[in-house]
Amino acid sequence: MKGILLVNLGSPRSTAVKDVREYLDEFLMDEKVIDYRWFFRALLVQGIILNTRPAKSAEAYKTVWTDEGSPLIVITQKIQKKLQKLVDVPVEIGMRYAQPSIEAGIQKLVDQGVTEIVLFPLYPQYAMSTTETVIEKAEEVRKKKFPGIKINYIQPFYNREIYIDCLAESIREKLPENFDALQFSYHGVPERHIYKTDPTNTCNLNDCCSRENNPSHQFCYRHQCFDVTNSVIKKLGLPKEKVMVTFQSRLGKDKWMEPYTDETLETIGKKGVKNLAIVCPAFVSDCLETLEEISVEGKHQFEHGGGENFHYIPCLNDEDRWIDVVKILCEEKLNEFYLV
Ligand SMILES: C=CC1=C(C)c2cc3[nH]c(cc4nc(cc5[nH]c(cc1n2)c(C)c5CCC(=O)O)C(CCC(=O)O)=C4C)c(C)c3C=C
Ligand SMILES: [Fe+2]
Ligand SMILES: [Fe+2]
Repeated sequence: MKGILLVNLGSPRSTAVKDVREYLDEFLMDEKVIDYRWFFRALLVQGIILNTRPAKSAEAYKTVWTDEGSPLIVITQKIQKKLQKLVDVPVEIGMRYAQPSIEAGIQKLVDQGVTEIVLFPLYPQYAMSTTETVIEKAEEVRKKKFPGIKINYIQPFYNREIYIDCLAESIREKLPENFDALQFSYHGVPERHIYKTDPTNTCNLNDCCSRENNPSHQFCYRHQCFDVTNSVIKKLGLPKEKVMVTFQSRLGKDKWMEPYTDETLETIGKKGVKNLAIVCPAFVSDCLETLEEISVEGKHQFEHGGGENFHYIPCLNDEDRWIDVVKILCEEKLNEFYLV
């Protein structure tokens, strides 16, 4: 029997500082996220970051937390429920960090008799700190706990036409009538991650990422963010001059991909962008990084820098047109089980 596991990043159990610390410890001690050798990672994460960040992050989580829990988990559950109505195989969810874990999700499927799983990492673009760590974790769990089951992984879908159509339509519906610029703010990654995961050594984080063809594109997060942006603005018929791409949520002292979202928001008002629309297509579901960092903090930064009207465009969340895309991508992979 077949089944589907939808995997998202995960959130703390609650907004209590100790739960946020436990979550950040698991998240940031992942060597695909902070990719230093264990000793230096532990020094940075457990010796420095975990002293102050949990309290600060807990306050931020409190501002977005709902009666049902973390927005990211609640929305992933909504996607699960809607998808379950459309497909005739069991659908469960699992989070890369904290609960419900990937292991718990697989166990639920196995308890229903599933032996072949389609696992869907809910990230449009490939990154070492997202898609790759999900697959690595799921494989570790499968080998240790469920050696008899097969897992088929859905690959990053940033360039799939059904996804681009869906995202473009969703943005089109939510765009305000008047806007001076549309900003695409993607979650950042340290530049080092891009070099590290480029097996072709052909990306130098320059024009190569915008070229139509470069061997590194399959593993280049930067290219994939540009590609989504270009495809969407083409569908929307927007001129490039009205569009910006920036990268948000950096952590630590490393050089992350530029330009930075916060610095851009602080300065564009003075450059004449008074009415701004902003969208975050690295996330399929709204979460702390969109609801707090962009909608609240980002709005302050924009207004502080002379901007006037800030319009946040929500993620795809549980929109029906997005659930249809999830269904199609899952069914393609479910069908591959018949081919082997
Ligand atoms: C969408 C893709 C994501 C990438 C790429 C990514 C890389 C990445 N993130 C951190 C550090 C943090 N991220 C945090 C929150 C967070 N990150 C993503 C997604 C990506 N991260 C999401 C969906 C969320 C929100 C989780 C939620 O519960 O809503 C946080 C925790 C919050 C905070 O303290 O600010 C950290 C820390 C690194 C270091 C990294 C790549 C190296
Ligand atoms: Fe690149
Ligand atoms: Fe993150």
